[in-house]
Amino acid sequence: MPVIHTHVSIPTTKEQRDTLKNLFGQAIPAVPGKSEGWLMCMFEDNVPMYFGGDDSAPVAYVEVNVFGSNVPTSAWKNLTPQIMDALQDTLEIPADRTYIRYTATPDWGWNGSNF
Ligand SMILES: O=C(O)c1cc2cc(O)c(O)cc2[nH]1
Repeated sequence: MPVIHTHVSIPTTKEQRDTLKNLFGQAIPAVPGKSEGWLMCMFEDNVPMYFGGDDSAPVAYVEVNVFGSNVPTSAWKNLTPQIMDALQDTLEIPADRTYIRYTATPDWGWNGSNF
């Protein structure tokens, strides 16, 4: 049950969101047991965002949430360049203006109950 929640300061097109969704779907198997088949992608664009006190250039903040615990640090490290490359290539948001927060939780609801 992964969720990739992407916030960006710039507008996006459906084509760009579809491209990111596809790239994130290719990347998520970096986390053991996760696949595109369970991946939810959320996009928020045009978000007022500052980085280092500066809102004059594009910014991104991405939250990656998965059901589970003890995700190896190497899995998160594998995802970072894939997500940042996707944002750079698709939206021209530079990696040095992007943060990613990774979270794994054993408390996850779906289809009327919790896993
Ligand atoms: O993506 C996951 O973390 C995931 C999907 C999935 C489906 C399922 O039926 C389970 O019992 C666990 C589970 N985890």
